[in-house]
Amino acid sequence: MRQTSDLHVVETRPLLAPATVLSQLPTTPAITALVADTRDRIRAILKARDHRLLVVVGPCSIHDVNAAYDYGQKLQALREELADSLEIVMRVYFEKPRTSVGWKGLINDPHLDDSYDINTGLQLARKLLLDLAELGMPAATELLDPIIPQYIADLVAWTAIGARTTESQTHRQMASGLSMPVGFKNGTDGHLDSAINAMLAAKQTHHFLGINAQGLASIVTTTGNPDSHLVLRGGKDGPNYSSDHIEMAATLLQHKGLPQRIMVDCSHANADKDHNKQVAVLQNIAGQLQRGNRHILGVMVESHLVAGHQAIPADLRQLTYGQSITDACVDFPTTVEMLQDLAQAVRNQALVVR
Ligand SMILES: O=C[C@H](O)[C@H](O)COP(=O)(O)O
Ligand SMILES: C=C(OP(=O)(O)O)C(=O)O
Repeated sequence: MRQTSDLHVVETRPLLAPATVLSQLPTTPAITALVADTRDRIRAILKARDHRLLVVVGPCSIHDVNAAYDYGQKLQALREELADSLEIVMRVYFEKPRTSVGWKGLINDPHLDDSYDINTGLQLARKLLLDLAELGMPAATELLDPIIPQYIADLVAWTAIGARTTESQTHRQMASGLSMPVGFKNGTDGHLDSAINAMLAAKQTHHFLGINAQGLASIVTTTGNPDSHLVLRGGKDGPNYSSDHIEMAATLLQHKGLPQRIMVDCSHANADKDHNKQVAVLQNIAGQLQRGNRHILGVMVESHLVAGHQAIPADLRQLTYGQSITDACVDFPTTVEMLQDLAQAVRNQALVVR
């Protein structure tokens, strides 16, 4: 008999059950309160009941949990300093969607050596989220593999569905069951329809396949997630953060009966993948806020301890500490200046719209 299945499967290895990882690395009442309260504050910003701006800022991806923790400590000080104007949440991205191929993030390959020790990746990710939360630093992430929320989502305050997966039914279904606000990026082609359709789909109840806390394949039924919004990240034809782009996006949202509240990603195609251009994008957004724009709910910035990015070296000892191994980032001193200026713009906006 000819073989017709598993022709391209080399091996399947057991995955730890979510309940096992959660019991190894339990949350605490203080951490749960931080996550729940931050989600509430983000919802208030989404609904424009809080005049402040949501800021999702941090490394493009986490590859070194020590450097991420160092970054988190610095960011926590800035979060406290600017809390009157900004709700700062750290980008803690463990999963990377690739344009073609490349390292797919800490959960997939935590040792950066093609050993794909995913069980350790899940534990490291959860441990970092707990450590950051203990500092008082809430986390934002992108969710890519629909099984992974079971392991970390209880510690996440805000989630992105990325440009490459916003059109995917699987990700819209997953978003419909997530407990936190979700930002849908526009597609890499720059079109907004996939993100707007995703918001409409994620609001609805869905029935789909997933795993339960014991790791058993399950049929999941969701209520729908009422807290989603659009994230403008530019596209193949260039940036989409200008006031005209934002006005156009707000009109499209209004036609679909969706809240006209939008986040601007200062990186990716809005910065032509040049980390330095994020500064100009943020200045432009600050200008729009000071002119009274009420559609902008938040911004995203890719930032790390050290500017730029590096390729993964064959000898991992050659890695530069605190520098991205995926997209290039602005360094921390630049981040401080950028966010202090932004906070001032939010204060000025409050005077204009009062
Ligand atoms: O933010 C990360 C990247 O832009 C995204 O994962 C795509 O990366 P790639 O084009 O280098 O694969
Ligand atoms: C992959 C990302 O962005 P996008 O989906 O916009 O490319 C990201 O923010 O890491």
